[in-house]
Formats: sequence, structure tokens, C-alpha cells
Amino acid sequence: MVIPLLREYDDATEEGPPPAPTATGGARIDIENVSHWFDVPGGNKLQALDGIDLHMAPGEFVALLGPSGCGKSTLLRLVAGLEPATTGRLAQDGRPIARPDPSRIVVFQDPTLYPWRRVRANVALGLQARGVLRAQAGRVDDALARVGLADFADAFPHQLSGGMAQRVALARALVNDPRLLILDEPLGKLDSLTRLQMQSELLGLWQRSGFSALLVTHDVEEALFLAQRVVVLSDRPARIVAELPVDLPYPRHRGHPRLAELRHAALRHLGLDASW
Ligand SMILES: Nc1ncnc2c1ncn2[C@@H]1O[C@H](COP(=O)(O)OP(=O)(O)OP(=O)(O)O)[C@@H](O)[C@H]1O
Repeated sequence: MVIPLLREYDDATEEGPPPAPTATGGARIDIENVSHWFDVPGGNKLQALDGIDLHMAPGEFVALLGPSGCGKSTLLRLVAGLEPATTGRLAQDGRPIARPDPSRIVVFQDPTLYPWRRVRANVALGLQARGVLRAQAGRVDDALARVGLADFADAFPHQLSGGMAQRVALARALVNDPRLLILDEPLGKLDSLTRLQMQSELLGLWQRSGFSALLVTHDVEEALFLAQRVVVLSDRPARIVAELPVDLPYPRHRGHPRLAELRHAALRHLGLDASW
């Protein structure tokens, strides 16, 4: 998705390039009483979020689960600074979130790589947009190595598998050294085996890099395998209906009985029968 990069570029041209993010660990995120409405045709309003209160500790991994269309992506967009909340307050490390920032990077379901750019050039996009590529070129190869794609730096996107393309998208995020990684169903289009493998890789990246992570997923097992806390949202307008701390150390065994209990609880809060 190129929107954040373009917005960063606009910011950079107006005020000079923002300082390079530093590896200072994960961001603290405070979402306080956030409600959001959209204008829809006919002069009506559609409420997507209703009084969301969510606080993330630095370096925490939080997953959001909720019915389709309830407002999950909307919440991620507000946290990313892509649009302002109608009411309420969002802050990163105590400072209001007012616009996109390279310290908060979104990874979407679709890796949206530029087909005419080699992998290395796709990963370099964020640095290039901020005018810091020459000074920080080493970060590109470092990010590719971190996702296991050092040998594919000169490949074109059509030469990659779906999992590899999503690894490039992750590298494109990591190159900015984000303090908050915002993950909107990043593994949603992958086949189930690749998805399991990528979950472990994502976990390793989070553990090694120390960023905070806010994940939206429809996959209850994925949320429970990855996150330290799973937040369950209601139907639209999204309200928080449950917060489930996942009190198990990493790496987690997917067959752990506690995960089965938590899965049951999450499905119950989602209004689903968990008897199967
Ligand atoms: N720009 C917009 N203008 C008007 N309505 C919008 C806009 N963006 C989202 N919506 C509406 O807000 C609601 C929440 O959308 P959102 O994409 O946040 O849901 P979601 O939980 O992420 O859905 P899914 O799980 O299916 O991806 C939906 O009813 C959607 O149609």
C-alpha cells in the first residue's frame, strides 16, 4: 500500500526529511474513548467505532479479533494516523497521533509490490521517499536478511511466491525500524502451511526487533499463537467486548490445552459456537 509512503513524502517535502527512526524499542500506544463515524451517501453517518479504550505497553503484541465489517481496519487506520478519529484521543508515547509517521508502519494483506522494481528497490521505497536512502542503504540489505530473502534482492516480484512477496512487504516495513508495526491481516492470502511458517517468522522478527505490534486477524488460532493479549470486538460499531491475556510463554505449542480454552472463550465472545 503506497498511501503512507506518499503521505510521508509530502511531509518530507514540506518540512525536510523527518529524522531517521532509531531502534529505541516499542512504542506505547494509548487509545482513549475513541469513536468514529463515516459520512455516507444521503447525508447519513455510519458509526464504525464506539468508545474504544485500549492501551499497549512498549513492545507489547496485541491482536484484534472481530466480526467482518465491525471496524477493525478503521481502528488500525486511526492508529496509523491515516485519518483523525471523530472523537477521543490516540497517542504514541504520550504525543497525539496526528498523521502518518515512519515509526508506525502498516503491513496489509496485499503486499502491493511495484512489479517493475526489483525486490531491493521495493524495500528501499520508504527510505527513498524520506530522502535518506543514500545515508541508510545498508538497512535495505539488513531488512532483507532479517526476512530470509538476502538471495532474492535482485529478483522481480513476479519471481516470488506469495509468502516471499509478503516477506518483502515485511522487509519494506522493517527497513524503517518501526516502533509500532500495524498488521492488517498480513497473512490472510497465504496458503495454510505458508501461513503457519510465516506466523513463526513474524514472531521471531517481533522478538528480535522489539517493536510493538497491533495485529488484525480473522484467525483465532493465529491471534492466540502470536499475541500477548487478544482483544475481541463487537459487531459494528466496534466496542471492546473482551480482553484475553494469553498467559503462555513463547514459543507456544499449538496444541496446548490453555490455547484451546482461550480459543473457546474468544469464539464465545464472538458469538460463535465453539463445540466443533
Ligand atoms: N471510508 C469509508 N467511508 C464510509 N464507510 C466506511 C469507510 N471505511 C469503512 N467504512 C465502513 O465502516 C465499517 C467498518 O469497516 P472496516 O473496514 O473497519 O471493517 P473491518 O472490521 O476491518 O472489516 P473486515 O474484517 O471485513 O476487513 C464498514 O461498514 C465499512 O463499510
